[in-house]
Amino acid sequence: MRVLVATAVPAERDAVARAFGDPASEHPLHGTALTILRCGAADVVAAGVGPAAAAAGAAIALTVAALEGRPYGLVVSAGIGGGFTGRAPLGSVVVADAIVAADLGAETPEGFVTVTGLGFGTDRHVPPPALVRETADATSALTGTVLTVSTATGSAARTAELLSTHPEAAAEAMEGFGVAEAAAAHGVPALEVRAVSNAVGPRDRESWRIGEALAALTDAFAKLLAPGGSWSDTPRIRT
Ligand SMILES: O=C(O)c1cccc(C(=O)CC[C@H]2O[C@@H](n3cnc4c(=O)[nH]cnc43)[C@H](O)[C@@H]2O)c1
Repeated sequence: MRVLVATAVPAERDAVARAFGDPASEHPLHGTALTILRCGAADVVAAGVGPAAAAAGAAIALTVAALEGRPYGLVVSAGIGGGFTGRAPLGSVVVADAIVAADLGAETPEGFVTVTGLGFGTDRHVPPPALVRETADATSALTGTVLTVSTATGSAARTAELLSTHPEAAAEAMEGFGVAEAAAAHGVPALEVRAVSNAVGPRDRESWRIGEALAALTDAFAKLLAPGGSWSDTPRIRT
């Protein structure tokens, strides 16, 4: 079974691809702007920033693979992310035990109501718990809720607001929920793996540790997908 890894930007895609050592081959997805990197057991795509681009990119890759008779068995949203202070420090890796659309819903006089509360669809996807545990153990990662936001948090006030609505949040990023929606539409399990580059809070781009986070991402995928890695021993995922 093959694994699709969806990142936002090429630098994250290349960090995942580096885990495989061997040079990846590039495959344009016919008629679209997307290119898949085929690396060992995984295909890696940089689908764009934000949940809409992530959902569109993952859905295209899933559909093309299914029509070609080589469907994916797992989809992973991967990249760098913001960590909530005291929960996910810089350089740590977080494996989502819940992938939550933090700002999908409506403001009401009583406060924010999730899309689930409004009765339309869902605001969360829960990855298979055994796979989350196995993935976190193999990579020495933390587990916790990873929020998907359309606007990266940039103030203490918004951080507090998010934590009051989602007290279990460990990290935030901008694509996980979109990737998980595409995976759910195809009946394929989804995971989210984030390497923490910055603290969620007042925006201070100078303090972001992108290089360290990308290195942590490479290290995590080397432990998962390289020959002998944790996922290569998983019956659901064995290639
Ligand atoms: O400038 C660079 O060299 C560079 C290299 C790799 C990635 C980036 C990005 O800016 C990626 C954007 C991506 O990162 C996620 N992210 C990271 N921190 C946060 C955050 O605090 N809140 C929300 N999202 C975050 C997000 O998924 C973006 O798509 C730059």
